[in-house]
Amino acid sequence: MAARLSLNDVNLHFGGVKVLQEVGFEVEPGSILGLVGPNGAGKTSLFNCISGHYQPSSGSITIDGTEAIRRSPAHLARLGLSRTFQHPALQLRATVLENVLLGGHIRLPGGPLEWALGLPRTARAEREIRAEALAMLDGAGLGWAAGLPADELSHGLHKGIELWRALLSRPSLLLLDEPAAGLSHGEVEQLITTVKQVRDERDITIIVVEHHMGLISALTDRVVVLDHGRKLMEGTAAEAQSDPRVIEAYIGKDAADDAA
Ligand SMILES: Nc1ncnc2c1ncn2[C@@H]1O[C@H](COP(=O)(O)OP(=O)(O)OP(=O)(O)O)[C@@H](O)[C@H]1O
Repeated sequence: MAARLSLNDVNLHFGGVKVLQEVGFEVEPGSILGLVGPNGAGKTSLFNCISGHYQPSSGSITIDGTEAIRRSPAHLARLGLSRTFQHPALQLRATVLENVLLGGHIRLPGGPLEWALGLPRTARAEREIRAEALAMLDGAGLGWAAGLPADELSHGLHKGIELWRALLSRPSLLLLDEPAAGLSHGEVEQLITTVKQVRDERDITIIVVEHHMGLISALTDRVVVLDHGRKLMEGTAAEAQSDPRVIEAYIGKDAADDAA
């Protein structure tokens, strides 16, 4: 079931540096939220707080009412959270299929001892997950690449492999960190189609950090704009793009005044 995410007064400090200040918003189950803002605004840091890679200094982040702060990324994955990274985090010497299969590990029944013993129910689950991964790759037109080492593929395909890996865990909450970075125009169009299809076919809530405003406009129901670690505004992508505070944050006050 798609997750509800709630953030309240999230603060993140590194020494004296206030990276996030009193950030709060809600993400409705089944919606796509865009997290945007200029470089250094705190978008990836906020993702890292939600996914358990950073521990906020204070505040609350709940997934379906369960407090996510001070839980490990592995624990949050079991709560249904999955993410991709700005720079794809792949095992480059492993095959494309092996990389995608890493996402399915969370679905294996039992624990390390059962996995090592290869009990029938573990073997059965592994077969099912493998078949699903291959079907995903085939469906994405990547079946031909399943047995190739990941480092033989392009950057665009690495982004795709990360997405399929994240989806193989069957998440209820998916965080996409700059999925369009470094992609060609055609690849961005394909990505938009894929994410729309994922949202239509799966019961999933998606948050996407992205500088590509075309992608944000095409995909998101709402956006939250961050600037200097604070929430600047929240609304639709069209409202954000015409908001004078957002224009000023992106191009500076003097330029915004000149443009007015
Ligand atoms: N581990 C850390 N230690 C100290 N400062 C950090 C750390 N992580 C992030 N920051 C600082 O937090 C601020 C926000 O960085 P962050 O990467 O979250 O911004 P962003 O909005 O994702 O930027 P971009 O769009 O360029 O990726 C930056 O000033 C960055 O230097």
